[in-house]
Amino acid sequence: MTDTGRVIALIPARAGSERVKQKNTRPFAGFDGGLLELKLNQLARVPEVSEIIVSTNDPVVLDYATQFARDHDRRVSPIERPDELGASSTPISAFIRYAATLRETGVMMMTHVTHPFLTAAVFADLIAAWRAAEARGHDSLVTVTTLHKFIWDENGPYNYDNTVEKWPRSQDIKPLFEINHAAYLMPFARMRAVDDRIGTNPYLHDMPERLVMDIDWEDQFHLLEDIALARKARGISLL
Ligand SMILES: CC(=O)N[C@H]1[C@H]([C@H](O)[C@H](O)CO)O[C@](O)(C(=O)O)C[C@@H]1O
Repeated sequence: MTDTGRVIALIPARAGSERVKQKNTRPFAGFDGGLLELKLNQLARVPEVSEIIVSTNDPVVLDYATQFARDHDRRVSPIERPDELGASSTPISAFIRYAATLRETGVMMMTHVTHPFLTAAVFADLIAAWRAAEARGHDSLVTVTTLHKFIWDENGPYNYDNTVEKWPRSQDIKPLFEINHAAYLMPFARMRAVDDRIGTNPYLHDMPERLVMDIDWEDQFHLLEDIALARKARGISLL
């Protein structure tokens, strides 16, 4: 029988990020271990998670995760990743194929250190949303940002018809869903069956911008650090 009861968090943190140097472990908003320390502390406060895998080919990340497992939370499992699966040239699909083999059973919850505002309570909500979605027959959950925006392509308006109404109210525009990479939940067995981190009947879980803001570029690192510090100064926990 396939066991989908256990939720296993998976943090991919490859070496050598190009756009944001030392992205995973550079000090961030008072966390000396950086975004990785923040993410591990958030997940450490989620009792619904049975294991927290850190997949990396970066010795600094490996050391940090090993030390965190020893000193703070035994659920953390650092797993060394072959270098060829952690290069900037590695296709994401090759990494996903490998990730699907990391555990035989259970539900993978992939999340990235680059989303600093996913607190323990947010992860608990995500897991509850997955359980409800699974009960309705969905095979995966992917987090999205719902866009009610005026999107154009080279032919003009993409998601509204300006021959009907030049400027519809934004709430009346057909929504588009941006995959925001905050989290993917899917049983490992199902990942292997479809060779992806999204299944054939995914539940699109909408999340507000304030939770899913992420760091892709150097200026975003500083912007989100400013926001994190401002929240801390107001007594709002990042955990
Ligand atoms: C949005 C997305 O898919 N991110 C993926 C990134 C990017 O592929 C990589 O940073 C190049 O931009 O790589 C990982 O972090 C990694 O291999 O550890 C897995 C992660 O799921």
